[in-house]
Amino acid sequence: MKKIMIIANPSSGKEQSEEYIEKLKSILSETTQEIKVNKTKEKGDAENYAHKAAEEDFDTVIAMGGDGTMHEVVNGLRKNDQSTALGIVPLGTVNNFAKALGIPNDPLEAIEVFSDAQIVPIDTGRINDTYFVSSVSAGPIPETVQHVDSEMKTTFGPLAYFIQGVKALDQETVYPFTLLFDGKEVKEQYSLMIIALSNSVAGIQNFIPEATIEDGKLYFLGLKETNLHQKLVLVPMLFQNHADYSDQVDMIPFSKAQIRLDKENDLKTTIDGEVGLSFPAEVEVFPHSLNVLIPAKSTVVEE
Ligand SMILES: Nc1ncnc2c1ncn2[C@@H]1O[C@H](COP(=O)(O)OP(=O)(O)OP(=O)(O)O)[C@@H](O)[C@H]1O
Repeated sequence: MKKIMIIANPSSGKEQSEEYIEKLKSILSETTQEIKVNKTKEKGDAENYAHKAAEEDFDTVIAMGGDGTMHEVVNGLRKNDQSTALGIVPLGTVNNFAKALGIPNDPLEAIEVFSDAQIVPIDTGRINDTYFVSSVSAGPIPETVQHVDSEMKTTFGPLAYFIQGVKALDQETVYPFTLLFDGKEVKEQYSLMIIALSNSVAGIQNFIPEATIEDGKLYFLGLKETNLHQKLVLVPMLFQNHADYSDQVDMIPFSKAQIRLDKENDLKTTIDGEVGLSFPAEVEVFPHSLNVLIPAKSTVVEE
């Protein structure tokens, strides 16, 4: 490793990035000629720094932050056609992307990975012009969860999302969609849709057991019209890895899709946990399009 840029979000998770940056620098200094540290101040900074790193031929970018920071860094890297590798130190609340890659959730353990890491190519997804590394979702549950603020996250951790998500369970709104999966049309009313790259969704591992982040596929999961009682049975089932998808759930692997909402509505997507665009949308997978550093001898496929 010759030139490394560290992009750190000081506001992520429990706000301990200073300590971790020093630790990371001391591990990297033995093998690296140039280490540049950039701390983000606001939305968009992480994407801009990553874009610059790719342009300026940095070999590796190490992103320190939560899923929002990872999302921005990947967008910065993917918008430039360079092969800059990505290393991850999870500092966020959920850290779904890190989990999908088998990176330790403890930042100090994640930093140790860089003394003996391997580079593997993983898939990325794109919805219209935005790349994603975990998932895209839409419906009352993701919309409600978008309102979790950073104070709630610092106080409750991942539970903050659960508390907020439960509030939306009794909403019976469904949205009529027309979807084209690799040329095959589906017309259906869904109350929740999730498009995932790996088996880990919203920090829950094994959500889609057969999915891996390097299999060249995206996975669509749509929850049809359900009342509160049905949701109380179904949602925990989904969250507890029971892949016994009932009549109320569609599960469709695909490479390319077009999604149209057949109703005037400003339903917004959630992309990697951040508020995203509304419909219509084109979604596509880019197999093996991003090099990531993961622990040596580990695989990105979790059991
Ligand atoms: N210095 C900063 N102070 C406050 N907010 C910042 C700063 N730098 C970046 N941000 C904001 O932080 C957002 C990303 O936060 P991130 O997702 O990494 O952490 P988190 O919210 O703690 O974790 P999670 O997404 O897992 O809940 C960015 O979209 C940006 O708006």
